[in-house]
Order: sequence, then structure tokens, then C-alpha cells
Amino acid sequence: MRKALLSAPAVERLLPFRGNKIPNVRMQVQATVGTANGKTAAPSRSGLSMLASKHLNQGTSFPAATRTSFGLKGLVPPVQETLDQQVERVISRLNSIQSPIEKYTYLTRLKSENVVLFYRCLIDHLTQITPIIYTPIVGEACQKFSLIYTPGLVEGLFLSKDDVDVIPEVLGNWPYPQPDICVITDGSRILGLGDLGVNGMGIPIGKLSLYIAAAGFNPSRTLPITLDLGTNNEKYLKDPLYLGSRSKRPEDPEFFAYLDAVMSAIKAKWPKMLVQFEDFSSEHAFAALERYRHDYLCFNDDIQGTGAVVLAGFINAVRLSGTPLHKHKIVFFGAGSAGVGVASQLMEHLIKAGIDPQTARDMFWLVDSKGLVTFDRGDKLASHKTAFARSDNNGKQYKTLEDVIDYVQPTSLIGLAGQGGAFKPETLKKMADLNKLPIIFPLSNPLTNAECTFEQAMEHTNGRVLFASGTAFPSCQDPLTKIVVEPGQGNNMYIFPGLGFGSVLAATERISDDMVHQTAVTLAESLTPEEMADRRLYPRLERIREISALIARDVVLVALREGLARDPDVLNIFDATAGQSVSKDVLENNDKAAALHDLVTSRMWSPEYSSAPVKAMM
Ligand SMILES: NC(=O)C1=CN([C@@H]2O[C@H](COP(=O)(O)OP(=O)(O)OC[C@H]3O[C@@H](n4cnc5c(N)ncnc54)[C@H](O)[C@@H]3O)[C@@H](O)[C@H]2O)C=CC1
Ligand SMILES: CC(=O)C(=O)O
Ligand SMILES: [Mg+2]
Repeated sequence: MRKALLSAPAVERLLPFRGNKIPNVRMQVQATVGTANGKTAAPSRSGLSMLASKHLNQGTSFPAATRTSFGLKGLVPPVQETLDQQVERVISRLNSIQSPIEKYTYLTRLKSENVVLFYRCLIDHLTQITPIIYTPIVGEACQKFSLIYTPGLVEGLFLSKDDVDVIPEVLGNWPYPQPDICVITDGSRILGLGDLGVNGMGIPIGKLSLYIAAAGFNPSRTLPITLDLGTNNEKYLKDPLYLGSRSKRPEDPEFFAYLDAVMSAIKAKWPKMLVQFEDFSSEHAFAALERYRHDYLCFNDDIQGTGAVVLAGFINAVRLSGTPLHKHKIVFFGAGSAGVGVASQLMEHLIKAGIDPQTARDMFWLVDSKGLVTFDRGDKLASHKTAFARSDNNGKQYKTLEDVIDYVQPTSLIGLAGQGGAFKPETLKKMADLNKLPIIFPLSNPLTNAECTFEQAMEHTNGRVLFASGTAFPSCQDPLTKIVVEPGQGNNMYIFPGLGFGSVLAATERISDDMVHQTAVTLAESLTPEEMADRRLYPRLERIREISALIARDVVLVALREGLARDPDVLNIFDATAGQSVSKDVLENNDKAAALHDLVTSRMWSPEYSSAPVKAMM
């Protein structure tokens, strides 16, 4: 008996799988088209369902037998291509497109049509495609979201403040069951571009694409969420095409009441899902992290992810600089969620390295829009800045970055203020005069917000800079040796995939400070001898899946040490019990660590076409 055909979304709802296993799909598609003996050709509507399902579509790679069984013949070109050949076509097409935003929309469409092909392209051409789906082009895509939005394309979930009474129902509308992870923003500080309201949706989408490509999260188990709490962006408030609520953002009590409602609805529906907070304005970023981190599986990427990635680069830069750790003096240009998040992470590391807390704290000078952050400069400091405010300035205030550099004579300059070009040639020269190998990290995103380019940093330090930027810069010739040097990319994308994967795999109760710190140490130690010889601060981006697996493994080890892991397979490897801490001896057992690494890699999703549904039809 032929049963009713399933629509593409209905087929996709059958994808509650991990790794690359899709057993239920085989059964359902088989039952659906009533061809269990494999002899009967299915009606063409089943072919359309296969083509319309972004998870099942193989396009020109559908094998002959599948084309016959599912009525696909004639609906796709006759040629049968390998996935690699399909990738080649995509890259040729991508190269033929001139406009960055058109490249973005082309890739968005590809992802909505064929998930496997999109991720195979992303993984195989990571350095080419990441800057399109992530910083910098995603910034432009967010700014143009109202124009490029495709009706009918469901890429994430919008939760509006008007729906505060029906949040569980809205979550229930998400067409895929059981997400492992969501990235959630309220669009209030998108990259360094300010308040973009619901246009910020591109950020959770882009971050989750990297979770999938870089760590092997399953695409059907990721959930981008954008909260629509209004916007304070005057341009959008007046824009008839703006797609969110045209009202100002609420005051804190309403904001947190809404966020509380969202978080508890999320936990009620998907208790094991990891929540990553992204691009919230600083006051809310710190307060929300503190509010939820103890009772929810969550972290803030801008504070903790950025903190960890910059710490990793800093550890390697310190090693190369020749200046001992305790002698470093670090100036931060920017004292928001990222600046303070990074300073806190660095300070935690200094303390772990044996430097006493007061000495460690005194190694930091933070500069914000009003100058050096001091206790006596006459304004009310936001609470997140007080931990690093200076009191040793003898009543003198330092207003400009140059003044601060002259006063402090730093070894390291970290830019996280979102002010493009703020590290001027004079600034860079001063750093080079003060240090044999100055550490200069212009980390603001997107590209136009970077405090300086790699080329400028190389030129004005005579090639002596230890450099990392938030958005990737092209390589550049050392002005003296003429050797071509690759810049480092200090972007949290090196951290969040592995941190997220490890914590979800181990089903940890929460994300602890030590888990975050470990990600930095593992990343710093992941350089190959060749990468070290090249004076790199970070591993090559092409190795990101390998790096994420190492980070995930080490996050799980910390979770076991802290008694936070609950996954039975993980516990089994270490003969451990949920809620009980595993001893150092057991955690250092090489065989167990290797078994854990195998478990991590076996759970990673890879973009490959599955023949499972087809075999059932033969
Ligand atoms: N590389 C990476 O992985 C990451 C980079 N970022 C980038 O960091 C930047 C800042 O992010 P948040 O800290 O979250 O933003 P934020 O808005 O919370 O903080 C910005 C800080 O810069 C200061 N500032 C603004 N104008 C200034 C000026 N003219 N002079 C000196 N200070 C000034 C502000 O007072 C504030 O302290 C953004 O561009 C963002 O894209 C953020 C997270 C990760
Ligand atoms: C990279 C990132 O998270 C940011 O610029 O906000
Ligand atoms: Mg961010």
C-alpha cells in the first residue's frame, strides 16, 4: 500500500540524528513511497521531496538507482557527479561572482538547497569561504538583511517581545527536533557595527555554520535565535523595510524578565541544549552571563570565547617576545565585553602561572572612550570596568591612547574598541621603539573596524610585530627580510566550536571557568613544529577540525575532573560516575585519553552523501 507522501519539511523532521546516522529517514522514506521490494518506481513527487529537502538533496550526485527508485530521472541533469566535482562547480561559480554580498546570498541559497554540498565546500575551502559567511562579509549581510531576506527561507528563530506569553509555542514551531546548541543574540552590538536589531540574525547563523564545519555539530541540530526587543538604531526605526519591531529597546527589568522567560522555556523544552550568548551589548552581556551560568549550560562567546582565543595567542606571543610573563604590561584599547573578557581571562592565566593576584591585576591598563579607566576620573564606571580601574595615576588622567602608551610603556597593545584605524603609524612606531617584538592585536571586527591592518603593523614596526587580528588579513612581506609572513587571526572561532562540542558531548551541567581556560591552553599548545618555526601564534585555519577535536577532548577532561560530565559513553571510558570527580591519575591515562579522542571524532558530523535511504529501496 502506498502511503501519503511526505513533504520535504516532513522528511527533515525525521532527522533526530547525531553524527552521520540517519536510520529513521530510511524507514520513513521507504514506507512513504511504498517500494520496499525496490522494484516499483516511486512517483515523481517523492523525487521532488528529495530535491526540496536540503538534508537529503544530492543534486547531480544522486546515483542511478536512486534516480530510478525515487522518480528523479529527468529532474536532474543526466551526468552523475562526485561530491568533489560538485564542490568544484560551486567554487568556480563563487569565483565568478564579484560582489561580496552576492557571494553571501549565493552561499545562503546553496545551504538552503543542499546542506552536504555547502558544508563540504566550507570545510574544503575554509579560508576562502569563512570571510564570506562570517566576518567581515556577514557584517555587511546583517546591515543589508532587510534587502537580502528571502521569504520562505527558515534559517533561524525570531523571538519577539510581543510573543512573551507564547514563547514555548514559538519554540515549538522550530521544524527540527532536539537541537544540541543554539546561538542567541538580541542584535544590540553586532560585531563592531552597533545596534542592528533583528538584522543581527546573520551572526547566529554564521557562528553555527562554523560550529558545524569546525567541530562537526550536526546541521539539523543547531538553532540560531534572534530576540526582537526593538532597536535603538534610529535609522532602522525609520526604515519601512526594517523587519523587526520599530520600537526602542526596553529598560533592564523588562529586558531581564523577557530573557528569563526565554531561558526557562528553552530549558523546559531542550534541557540539554547549550546556549551561546552572542553580541549582546556589554552591560547585558556580563549581567546575563552571571545570571544564567550557574544553572544553565551556557557561555558568552564575546567575553569567554574571545578571552580564551586571545589568551592562546598571547601565550605564544609571550614565548616569542623573549620577555618573561610577569614583566608584560598590557594596554587594552576598549573596555567592553570583549576587552574586559580578555583582560579577565589573561589575568586568570597569570594567577594560575603563579603571579600573585594584585601583581597580575596591576599588569593591565584599560582605555575606553573617555581615556584611561581610573577610579578618580570623575564618571561612574560601569561595574565590569572596576576590576581593572587604576588607582595609581596620582590624580592625572590620560585621555588619548598615545598618552597612555607614553605613560605605561606597554609590551602589548590589544584593540577591542571597534574603532577602525585607531592604531596610527605613530602608535605602532612607539610600540616598536619600546619593544624588540611588540605584541599588537587589532582584534575589532569587521575589517573596517580593525585598529590597523597587518601591512601597517609590519611596515611601522619594521616587521617585528607579533600580530593577531579579529578578521583575517592577507599575508604580507617583511619589509627587511622580504619573507612573506602570515598574520594570526585572533578570532573566537578557534574556541567556540571545540568548547561547545566538548560540553555537549560530555552533557556537562554547566561551563566552568577552568573549561574555558583549558581551551586557551590547548589551542596555544596545538601548534606544529612547522607552525612554530613560522612564528605563528595560532595554528593554520585549515586544521580547525583537528584543533576543535583536541579542544573538545580537553574540555571533557576538565568536566570529568570537576564532576560535571554526565554522558554515559564518556563516563564509561573513565569508569566514572556522574557527579563525581575523576582523579588526575585516571585522567592522565593515555589510553583513556585516546579513547576519548576517538569518541569525540566519531561523534563529529561530516558532510557526506548517505546511501542509506537508497539501499532500502533496492
Ligand atoms: N576578535 C574577536 O574574536 C572578537 C572581536 N570583538 C570585537 O571587539 C569590538 C568590541 O566589542 P565589545 O567589547 O563587545 O563592544 P563594546 O561596545 O561593549 O565595547 C567597546 C569599548 O570600546 C570603547 N570605545 C569606543 N570608542 C572608543 C574610542 N574612540 N576610544 C577608546 N575606546 C573606545 C568603549 O568605551 C567600550 O569600552 C567589536 O568590534 C567586536 O567586533 C568582539 C568579540 C570577539
Ligand atoms: C568575533 C565576534 O564574536 C565579534 O566580533 O563579536
Ligand atoms: Mg561576537
